[in-house]
Amino acid sequence: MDKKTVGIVGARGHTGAELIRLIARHPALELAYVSSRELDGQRVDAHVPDYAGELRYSAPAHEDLPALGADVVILALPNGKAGVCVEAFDKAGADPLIVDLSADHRFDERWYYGLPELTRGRWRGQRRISNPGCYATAIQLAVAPLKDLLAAPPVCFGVSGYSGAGTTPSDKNDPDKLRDNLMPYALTGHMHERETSAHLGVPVEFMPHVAPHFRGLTVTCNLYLARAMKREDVMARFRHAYEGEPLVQVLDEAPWVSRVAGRHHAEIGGFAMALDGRRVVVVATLDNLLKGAATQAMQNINRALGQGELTGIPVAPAERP
Ligand SMILES: NC(=O)C1=CN([C@@H]2O[C@H](COP(=O)(O)OP(=O)(O)OC[C@H]3O[C@@H](n4cnc5c(N)ncnc54)[C@H](OP(=O)(O)O)[C@@H]3O)[C@@H](O)[C@H]2O)C=CC1
Ligand SMILES: CC(=O)N[C@@H](CCC(=O)OP(=O)(O)O)C(=O)O
Repeated sequence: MDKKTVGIVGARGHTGAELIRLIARHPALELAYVSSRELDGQRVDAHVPDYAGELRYSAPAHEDLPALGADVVILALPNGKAGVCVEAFDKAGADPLIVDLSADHRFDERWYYGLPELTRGRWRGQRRISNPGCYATAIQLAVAPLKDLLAAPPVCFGVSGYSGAGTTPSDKNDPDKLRDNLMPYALTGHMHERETSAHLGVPVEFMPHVAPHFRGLTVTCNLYLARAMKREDVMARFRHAYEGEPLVQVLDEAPWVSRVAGRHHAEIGGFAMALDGRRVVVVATLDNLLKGAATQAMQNINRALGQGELTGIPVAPAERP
């Protein structure tokens, strides 16, 4: 079988490197090009040892991307930079499968918003796929099974490793400023608050923080319920919602970031009930670079190419009940 070719635009970044690793082990995909202005001309295997091959980074201008002819184009650029690339394909009359990891198309109804465990039923063959934000993935997975029972907006406290802030230098990825620290930011109006609210269809409140570890995030979601619930009934909803979903594990205890970092699935647990049964705290963790970005993109690509959704994704068996 001929492999489909993939171009990654923005391949120097943290998510780009994870995508290179995933594609290197994928049985039906191969890299056509990986772009980076900073690494232009350098061998990919010098930066991503899991990749074995001759490919070098290149730095095509956005208007030259269509001529490179990849079947699948992954945009792993900072927010605000995807639009010109998409325009270049439109202008050239090229229609590759495009997956945008940035936030630029998450509110564009012409694009499919790909959080497979919650939205795969809405995929109508779109060849433009918007990949959800990392925190937005965790929050939606934590809230969706109780959405119809909410008495108030969920209040979600988030902590992410600093790889979530990308490679452009800022306080949020400065190891000196993060040392022994927990840094709050965007405490109202974070883009993932809007994204989560729009896609869940209920208002969500979100307060993010960044911590000194590199990868993995956790969101602790406080949910007020319209009627008293028993813990076992809350858990039954989650188990039912994610039954048969290898990339979402429902646990009894609250999950830890250290156990999910470097792995491809999300974990949801805790389910701490208030005494009156009308408030529950749900904790969701995932690796922001994997289920929060690259792994989710691979699920979306596999599905759009007619492959099994988990092809090329090493799914670890559940470790704890
Ligand atoms: N990090 C995360 O946890 C997550 C990130 N995302 C989203 O995925 C996208 C990529 O994130 P991440 O990998 O962390 O980002 P990085 O900052 O690590 O990488 C950005 C990439 O884009 C290139 N780039 C930077 N500035 C520009 C520019 N002005 N024009 C063209 N290319 C540029 C860089 O390469 P070079 O400068 O060499 O050209 C690099 O390859 C972002 O939109 C981010 O919001 C989504 C979910 C999770
Ligand atoms: C720690 C940190 O800074 N995290 C990023 C979220 C990363 C992500 O998912 O990014 P996009 O939604 O931009 O794609 C942030 O809060 O903006």
